[in-house]
Amino acid sequence: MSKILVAYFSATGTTAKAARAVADACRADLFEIKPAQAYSSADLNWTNPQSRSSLEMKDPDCRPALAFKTADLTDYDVLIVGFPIWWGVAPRPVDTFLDSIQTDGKRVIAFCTSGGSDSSEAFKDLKSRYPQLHVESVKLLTSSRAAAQWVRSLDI
Ligand SMILES: Cc1cc2nc3c(=O)[nH]c(=O)nc-3n(C[C@H](O)[C@H](O)[C@H](O)COP(=O)(O)O)c2cc1C
Repeated sequence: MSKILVAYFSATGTTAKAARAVADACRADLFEIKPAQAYSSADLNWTNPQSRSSLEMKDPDCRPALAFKTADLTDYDVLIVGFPIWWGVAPRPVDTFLDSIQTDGKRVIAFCTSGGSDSSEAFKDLKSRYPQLHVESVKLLTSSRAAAQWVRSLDI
């Protein structure tokens, strides 16, 4: 059986819930991609062009510090990465995490939650900026039931 790690970032809890459903469905370990400085609701205000999230997303090189340096993937065969869609793509703390890992020989699959956007832009963006990860897909998850169904559809 594959050993699976579900690594997720969640600012307001939706992706965390999806990550737990995914991890339960495939008996995976969970790792939170936790920013060193948590996002306040002012930070998350996408209607303010000067909010922390707006400034970070405007800067493709921005890599917010994480509370934990990285995840040790040595023992895992599959990495599932989960994140909320921010401005169509993965939030910058996910980039910090992806920059820090070695995934040679491992399958990398992703999922996201969103306020309505689909996952196609996030998938394209991850594939072009992180070609070495060979991300197989980014699945938009809308419920815990959908999460469990999705996991069953993966050959892991
Ligand atoms: C800064 C910011 C930008 C967002 N941009 C988008 C977006 O482009 N498209 C979308 O559908 N939802 C967008 N959302 C909504 C989140 O993707 C959605 O609420 C998500 O489920 C939140 O997950 P979380 O609770 O795990 O943080 C955005 C939310 C924030 C805070």
